[in-house]
Amino acid sequence: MSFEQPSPDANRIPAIAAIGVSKRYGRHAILEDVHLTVRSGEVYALTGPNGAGKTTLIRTLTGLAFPTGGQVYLLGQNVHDKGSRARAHLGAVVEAPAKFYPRFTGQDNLTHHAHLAAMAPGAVPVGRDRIRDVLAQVELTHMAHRPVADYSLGQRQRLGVAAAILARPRVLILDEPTSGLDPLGISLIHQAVSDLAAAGGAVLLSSHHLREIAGYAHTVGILSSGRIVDTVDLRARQRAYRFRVTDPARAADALRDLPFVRAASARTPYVLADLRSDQDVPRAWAALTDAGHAVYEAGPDLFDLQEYYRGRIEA
Ligand SMILES: Nc1ncnc2c1ncn2[C@@H]1O[C@H](COP(=O)(O)OP(=O)(O)OP(=O)(O)O)[C@@H](O)[C@H]1O
Repeated sequence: MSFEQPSPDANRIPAIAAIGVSKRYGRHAILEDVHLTVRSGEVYALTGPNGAGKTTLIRTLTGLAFPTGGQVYLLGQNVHDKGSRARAHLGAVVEAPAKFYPRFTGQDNLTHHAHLAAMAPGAVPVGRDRIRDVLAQVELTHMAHRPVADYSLGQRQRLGVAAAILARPRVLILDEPTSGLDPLGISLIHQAVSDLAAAGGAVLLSSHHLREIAGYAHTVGILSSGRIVDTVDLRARQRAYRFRVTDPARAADALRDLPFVRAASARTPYVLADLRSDQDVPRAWAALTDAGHAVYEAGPDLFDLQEYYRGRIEA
């Protein structure tokens, strides 16, 4: 598969694509055959135990580290062969907290970032209004004219995210952007990330905060010992309904081909169905009854990412 060819439909090119990425330090394998894709408008959360390789993967995705094998493409450009073109639309915080000039104010640091961003090929200029807006978005307006040396660690972290989103990047990559932040800081970062994705940006971030991830990420990649052991489509999980029946496997067969059922599977004693909307629940129930199944219970299949993660990591 080549991402270098111009595509008739640019939106079909993944914003981030890792293809068979591996990384070794000496004889020690840190990443093994990692494949992942993040599309425009998607928030992809990378999680996994300490030492799983998340930071190494993020450094490789942003071009800061070179893979031993495989390739990484940002918007179709190989980040290790065509670094400046690939990173032209990238905003990132990889080393936390991001580096700033401590004696400059937060606003002056962002102005400096805006000048740097303006040098990228195809850059859209960042005006003063935008700087004011991002400072407000991370609730640092009151600190805008104070030197960064006066900022707390959490405030510096928020300024780092403000700098990363300043030029409205089409791709945003953040390594643990919420670690060490207070609850307000965490929700500000989540809102900023969600807004960028809603405007069509692609976001990949790493986090250990599973409960929060479950609230706003679309996809969760679980990295364990350098491998993506699972990719969870949270939207599909949260759309799932379950019906308690006596023969879940046969009930899944009865549902699978119906036009309003995206997917169906058995998890004894339930048949799970990914339905297009709530209104399809009675239709699915009727279809099961028509196929001879007695339905004893029906309702949303509440997905517990924390529980699921524990199962995948301990499996
Ligand atoms: N420069 C390096 N040289 C040798 N080994 C390294 C290097 N950088 C990272 N490692 C090793 O790679 C493994 C993965 O580290 P990494 O920091 O990517 O994990 P992580 O998933 O981000 O962990 P955490 O959740 O604790 O931040 C660890 O065993 C680490 O010791």
